[in-house]
Amino acid sequence: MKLMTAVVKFVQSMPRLFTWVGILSLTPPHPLFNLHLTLPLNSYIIYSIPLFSQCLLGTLLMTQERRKAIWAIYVWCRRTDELVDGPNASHITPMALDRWESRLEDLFQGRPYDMLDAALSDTVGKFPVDIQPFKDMIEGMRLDLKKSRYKNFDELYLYCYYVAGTVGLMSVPVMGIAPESQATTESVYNAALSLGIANQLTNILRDVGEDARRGRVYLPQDELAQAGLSDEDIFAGKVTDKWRNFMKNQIKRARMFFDEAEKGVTQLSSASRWPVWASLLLYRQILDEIEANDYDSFTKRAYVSKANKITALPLAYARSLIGPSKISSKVL
Ligand SMILES: CC(C)=CCC/C(C)=C/CC/C(C)=C/CC/C(C)=C/[C@@H]1[C@@H](COP(=O)(O)OP(=O)(O)O)[C@]1(C)CC/C=C(\C)CC/C=C(\C)CCC=C(C)C
Ligand SMILES: Nc1ncnc2c1ncn2[C@@H]1O[C@H](COP(=O)(O)OP(=O)(O)OP(=O)(O)O)[C@@H](O)[C@H]1O
Ligand SMILES: [Mn+2]
Repeated sequence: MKLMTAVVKFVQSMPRLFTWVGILSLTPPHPLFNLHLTLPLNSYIIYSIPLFSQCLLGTLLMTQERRKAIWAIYVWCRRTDELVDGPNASHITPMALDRWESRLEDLFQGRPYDMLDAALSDTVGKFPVDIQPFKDMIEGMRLDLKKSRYKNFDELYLYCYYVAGTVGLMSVPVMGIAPESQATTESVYNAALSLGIANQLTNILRDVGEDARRGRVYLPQDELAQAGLSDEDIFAGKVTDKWRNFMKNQIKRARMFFDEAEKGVTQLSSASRWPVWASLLLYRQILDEIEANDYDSFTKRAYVSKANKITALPLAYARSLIGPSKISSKVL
């Protein structure tokens, strides 16, 4: 049995090995590790889909209890996203999402449908997480099924809230606010929301070409028009001066959301700050990479090099040493 466990553990760590080389030996165990032997293969795949690196990193250093909880939330989010983005996406109907939502309600009441739901049931029993952001994420998936254009930034903001801002709101109750923090709870949630929005805006700016090939334009239509651009320009995928100017403004706005998020990280409990800083610094660098690619998000996927990722870690660590007591409470 011990050998079996060791083998499974090794296999589990494989995909992470690919992404995180040296750091990988530090990656957390699976939230369901004890149950894992009985998981069906497809659940394993969901866990190991080229993993959202920040989440891996994101759970380093946290207490075991918190790590499991963040992983459970991550897995639920990933599965929700896979419904509309994954291989079965073309079969997903609003009814399937309704069913997914009723499963969510059941698991919140302690009636999980499968092992992965059980991990989240366990989490909601241990941490004061609210069901609303989870429901809102499903709402975001409904929106994704029926909508492929966004009139203005208000509409895009709402979409970003549904699919990513919600993740921030789900995570704060697990990460915890530092006991010495004088910031209002509201301001910390606000920062968490901003980090989700900033990440999603960055994701959209990075994937313009990929999304266009799926017939989707997430960029605000009115702002495109103001810049003298239209959907046709997006589909044509040419980097012109108009496009560069448009992107400069979009990047500027995404950075403002990252700045807003920064104010909240300091207020988190000390063990949670490092992973969140790392995730923030890494994702924000994608914006720098878009610039370095001369704004070509049509044919290039901006990514942060391994070297930059690794240097971000000590930087994040240094920042995480600053807690609420060292900054004036007037800042917030
Ligand atoms: C430490 C840490 C980062 C914890 C969060 C872990 C967690 C629960 C992640 C779930 C992410 C997830 C799978 C969301 C589903 C929807 C989705 C895919 C959103 C996009 C992520 C990027 O993924 P990817 O590049 O794979 O996108 P494609 O689908 O391939 O296009 C998002 C851009 C959004 C992710 C949002 C966050 C990670 C928000 C993080 C905010 C916090 C942890 C709050 C921190 C607290 C303060 C006070 C700042
Ligand atoms: N080198 C990198 N630099 C910056 N961000 C990265 C890098 N590698 C991964 N990421 C971020 O982590 C996310 C996860 O990347 P990965 O390629 O492992 O899977 P994924 O994007 O979730 O896959 P899929 O697109 O199939 O859902 C990426 O989408 C990206 O946002
Ligand atoms: Mn993805």
